[in-house]
Amino acid sequence: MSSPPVPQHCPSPRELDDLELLASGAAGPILGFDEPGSPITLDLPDTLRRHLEDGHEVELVDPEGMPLARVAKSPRGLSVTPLAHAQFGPFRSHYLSPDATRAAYPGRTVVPVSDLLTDAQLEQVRGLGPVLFAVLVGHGRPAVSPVALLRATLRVAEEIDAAVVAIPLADHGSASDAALRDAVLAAYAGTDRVVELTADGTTLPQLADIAAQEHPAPTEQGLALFFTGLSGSGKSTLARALIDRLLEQGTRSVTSLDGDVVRRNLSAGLGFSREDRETNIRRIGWVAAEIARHGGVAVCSPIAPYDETRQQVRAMVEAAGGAFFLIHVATPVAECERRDRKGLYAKARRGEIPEFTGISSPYEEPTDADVRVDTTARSIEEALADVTDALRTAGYLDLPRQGAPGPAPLSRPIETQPVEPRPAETTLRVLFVCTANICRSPYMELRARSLAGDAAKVSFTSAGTHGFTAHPVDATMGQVLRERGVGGELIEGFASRSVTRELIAGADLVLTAEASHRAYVLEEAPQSFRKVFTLGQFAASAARVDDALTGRRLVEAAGHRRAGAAPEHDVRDPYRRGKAAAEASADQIDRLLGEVLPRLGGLAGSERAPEAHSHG
Ligand SMILES: Nc1ncnc2c1ncn2[C@@H]1O[C@H](COP(=O)(O)OS(=O)(=O)O)[C@@H](OP(=O)(O)O)[C@H]1O
Ligand SMILES: Nc1ncnc2c1ncn2[C@@H]1O[C@H](COP(=O)(O)OP(=O)(O)O)[C@@H](O)[C@H]1O
Repeated sequence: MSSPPVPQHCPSPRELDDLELLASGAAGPILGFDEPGSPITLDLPDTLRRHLEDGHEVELVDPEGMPLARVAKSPRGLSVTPLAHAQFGPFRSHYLSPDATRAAYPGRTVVPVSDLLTDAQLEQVRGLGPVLFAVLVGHGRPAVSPVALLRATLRVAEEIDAAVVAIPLADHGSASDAALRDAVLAAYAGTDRVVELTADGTTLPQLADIAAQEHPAPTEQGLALFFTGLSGSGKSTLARALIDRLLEQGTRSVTSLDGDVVRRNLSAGLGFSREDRETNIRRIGWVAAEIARHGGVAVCSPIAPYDETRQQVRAMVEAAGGAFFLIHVATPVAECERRDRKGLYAKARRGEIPEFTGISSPYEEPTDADVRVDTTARSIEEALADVTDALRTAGYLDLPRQGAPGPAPLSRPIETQPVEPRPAETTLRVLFVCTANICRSPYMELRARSLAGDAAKVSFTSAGTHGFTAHPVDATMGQVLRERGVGGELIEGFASRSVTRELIAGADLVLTAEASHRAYVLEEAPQSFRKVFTLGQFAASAARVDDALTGRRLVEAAGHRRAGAAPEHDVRDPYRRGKAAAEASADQIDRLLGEVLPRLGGLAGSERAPEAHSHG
């Protein structure tokens, strides 16, 4: 009869360090977990505890599932039978057992190290003769990351011909830690002496680069900007606006982890039970932590209704060396319900959505938010300013307030951002973008083409963020186009398509129906931010700059003096909302084209001739 499989357990990082210490015989008299008076303990789920009490074994595995040891109940606590040694991790070859260390480096003075060495300490060490640095890299002990501490100590050791051993002695926050430290060092030193570093001084100049990497300035540290709040509170709107600012500034790499977007891919298939929501948020936290580890900015905007899960995300990001900045979008449920953008509150009230946050599922208000924003009766700009002000005060990001003058003065709009002069005869290529490329953006394209006529040195095309391939113009919109004099051959010749990076790259100006389309385009092609506007935003931006500027110079100047992408600039989606809605959108587009086309179409004449580029 085969015995039942041994249950497995993955210990915490601290416990893994303890296990390595025990397995190498480094803990002196302590041989297993949970011995009386020892700080080395093992936290196990109740089921596994009972399993051990019943006389069975439990297998301890590393985070990748590799079996490391078996534990069993013993008279002193839990005995440990090692199965394998950890084989990976930076500077692995320096992790030696006490026996191996004594054999390799006999007769050296053992000097424990747990922080970057200073000038005075180096002087002290130089007076000790041959030295073995015992680098204490266990969880919670070194002042810098274990890998940085080892890199730094090895660098100094090379200078003075010292040896280096890495010891995973963790800090347990226990009164008995000091005795454990003494026992471990005695095991490594054997009959050799142990000398503690006593001098302080300043970190050695040759370690400055490592110190700088370990303590990045707040403006370079990885950052998770985490928006939490009810559905419809304004999380996505504010997150998108903030991302725009970050992209416009261009100093940080930015990743959006929007609640809805995450649920369509990373968390596809999850529902809204407490468990699924927690899984969803922990996934977001995991990704945000990785982004922060590499110095990026992750902008997260899920509901995240549970305090405990938010704390877990905070811990993950901080463990990766990032900063966690919590923004509570505290718009009250009554206002969210009044907005009811997606009709979800109405459904929840009718009982069609069980467990709807704020109605039939809890939202735990954060008590640890870095900033709290109620968007009721406020503009997006105002609400966003609360966030950017708080970020500036906290020292993480210094984003300009909207409306601050652009970087280039009006009279010399391109001096600080030289652009390649193009031959006067090239056509200015305008790409219109909406969602499906069957309603608003085809209207813009076809109407603009018919208004501008063949002679114009502007070309117009369109595409959709979620475009169907090769669909005709929506029937209602097609009818409106015809009634406004657009030729049938233009309408019939139209075929929808999706927006691609190539299409964006090939355009001189991208004009979108709504701010969300603009955000989408910028996510695809962040470097194109100076040429992507909502149609309304471009009209407003063009109105801000010198009206002598036309064509490309207008686009450049508008890129530096952009007006905010205000919601009133958006051309709403009339799709399937009837003729009147289509006409209202068409009116709005006509009005905006009426402002924009003459300025763009001005390219057709000879006015580029006197254009004197001031760069170079
Ligand atoms: N039962 C229920 N409760 C709350 N929200 C619901 C629910 N069912 C669907 N939705 C839609 O899903 C969006 C919230 O997803 P999140 O991933 O942000 O939620 S959570 O953080 O996992 O709780 C949320 O989008 P936002 O409005 O952008 O917040 C809703 O559109
Ligand atoms: N000051 C404001 N800040 C953010 N959104 C606002 C503001 N005023 C009105 N709104 C509107 O509220 C809605 C918020 O929706 P959304 O950003 O999708 O919320 P969430 O992502 O929290 O579900 C949008 O329609 C937005 O235009």
